[in-house]
Amino acid sequence: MTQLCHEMRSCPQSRSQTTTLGGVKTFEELFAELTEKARTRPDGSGTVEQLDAGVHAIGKKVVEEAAEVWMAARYETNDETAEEISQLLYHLQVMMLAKGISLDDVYKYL
Ligand SMILES: N=c1c2ncn([C@@H]3O[C@H](COP(=O)(O)OP(=O)(O)OP(=O)(O)O)[C@@H](O)[C@H]3O)c2ncn1[C@@H]1O[C@H](COP(=O)(O)O)[C@@H](O)[C@H]1O
Repeated sequence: MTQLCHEMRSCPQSRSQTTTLGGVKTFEELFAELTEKARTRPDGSGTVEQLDAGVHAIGKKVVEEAAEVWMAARYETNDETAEEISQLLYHLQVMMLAKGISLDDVYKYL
């Protein structure tokens, strides 16, 4: 659904609602979950820990995960590469939260 909406551009679900792909978490659902973690700050949340570490530390994780995507794409399987991409997307979302950047702030440039 997200991909389809993305291609259609006009689908409202891709901007303001969460979608479920057969039980698989979508980009929008993860962002909503992380936003809630940042608001409620539950014990044991790695996201809260990273937000507390700050933009510099989060930036290092973004670069690290990007490099892992590159290496996985070069030397590992597509499934391993997809996992690394998921981790990069997670850390990009943490950076967005740290900076107060919304999904729409990013989507307007896509
Ligand atoms: N999708 C993710 C996710 N992807 C990556 N990561 C983090 O990024 C790290 C990436 O793994 P690596 O093996 O590359 O890193 P590592 O060097 O072993 O890990 P570090 O020692 O650097 O943390 C993981 O260990 C996680 O800490 C994630 N952490 C959380 N989520 C999801 O975010 C949501 C909120 O999580 P919490 O805030 O922890 O509750 C949950 O739905 C989680 O599934």
